[in-house]
Amino acid sequence: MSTLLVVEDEAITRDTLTGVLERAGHRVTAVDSAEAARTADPSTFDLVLTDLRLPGAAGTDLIAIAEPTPVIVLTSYASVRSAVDSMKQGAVDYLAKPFDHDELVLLVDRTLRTADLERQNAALKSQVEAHYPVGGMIGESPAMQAVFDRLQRVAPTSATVLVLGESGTGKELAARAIHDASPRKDGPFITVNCAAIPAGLIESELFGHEKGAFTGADRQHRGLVEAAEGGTLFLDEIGELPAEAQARLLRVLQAGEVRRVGATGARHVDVRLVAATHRDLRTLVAKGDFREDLYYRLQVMEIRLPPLRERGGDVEALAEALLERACHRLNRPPLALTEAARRAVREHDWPGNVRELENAIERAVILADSEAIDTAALGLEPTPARPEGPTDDLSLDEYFIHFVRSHEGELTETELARRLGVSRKTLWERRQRLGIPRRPG
Ligand SMILES: Nc1ncnc2c1ncn2[C@@H]1O[C@H](COP(=O)(O)OP(=O)(O)OP(=O)(O)O)[C@@H](O)[C@H]1O
Repeated sequence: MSTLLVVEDEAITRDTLTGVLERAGHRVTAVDSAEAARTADPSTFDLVLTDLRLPGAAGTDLIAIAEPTPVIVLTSYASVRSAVDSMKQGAVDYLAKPFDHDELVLLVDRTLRTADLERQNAALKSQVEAHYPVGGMIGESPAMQAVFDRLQRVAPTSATVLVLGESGTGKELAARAIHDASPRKDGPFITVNCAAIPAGLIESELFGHEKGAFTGADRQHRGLVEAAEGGTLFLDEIGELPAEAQARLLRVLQAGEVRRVGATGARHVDVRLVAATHRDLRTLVAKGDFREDLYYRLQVMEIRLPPLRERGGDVEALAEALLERACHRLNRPPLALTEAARRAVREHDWPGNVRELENAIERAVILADSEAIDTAALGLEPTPARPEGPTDDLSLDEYFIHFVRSHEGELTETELARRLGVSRKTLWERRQRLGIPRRPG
């Protein structure tokens, strides 16, 4: 039963409203003035119905006092103007007098239902936010809490951010979280994977070109930097950026200017840069493959995402959340992990980090034929031995090449990607970058 406050100075209308609404199953408190309504505290009711013209006050004055309770305004003048004015001031709806009784009951029911849905949505949203504190990222471990703290501090500024971490640790998710929590959140978020664009095309893709800048450039083209105007540009795998593109990017960061390929002048741009890499940029600088001045511009604010194996209990919480998400996405009834599967999740090394976990869970959901997911369904292979010694980018690349070469004969690309804990797209990109393209057939 809903509680309604009726505010109406004409006794006949007040009694009619009370009678109709009580017969429809509501509990009604009826008063004859704005002052009496204030005393009754409109915000404690489920809905307020008020006459627009009350002695000495306008019914719309009650809207702010009633917040968050919705207010329907009754007007004797079926003029569009007074109805529109009431709605502008925050009334959820209006009803012209004389009103049809059925219409009144329907309008009240509909408004109550909408208000109820809004309350439920707000409650769900706050639950989701409690579960995913920073832009959908899960992590209670001290290492991840430190990451969230940094993300939250840096997001509202316009600082360039360098996100570091192994493949699949959530670098792109972190970049999105920065954008979403920044004043640029309504602007574009443009993602560019520098490893995926052939070296010969990347300059014009990123910075655009003028007509006739090179053979085949028959019209001018706006680059992705300009497309990110007013928003955030996320450059993934920035370590792969060729030297000429590095020089152009430096200019964007230093002067807020972009020079299209083949152009003589520069254009002003307002873009925030978030860059990411799994490589050690300092090593690249030392080898002369990455500009030192660009490196110093980028590393002002570094955020390092820890590998999953260093996040303690997060792995189980992530497994559960990813399981819930996968069931929802794949339209499966809720599934749970057996105790043994939980242990396996805790004990696995997760060289492909969150993405490997996500793949394992998704595969298990697809294959599941009961309500529980056991260890076998997760298909966890013993983690291939990690290369000895410092795991700089070179040894990781060598390891990657070795693993692909020794397993590509017997595994499909999907299976290979899963074992490496990367997406099929990443496998393809790395194959191109490392010069080990997939063999025909
Ligand atoms: N803390 C987290 N909470 C929830 N989901 C996560 C978290 N971290 C990563 N993920 C999920 O894991 C997957 C991989 O994340 P993401 O693509 O951001 O990683 P990455 O470090 O950019 O990977 P790569 O270097 O291979 O491009 C995504 O589906 C992402 O939503």
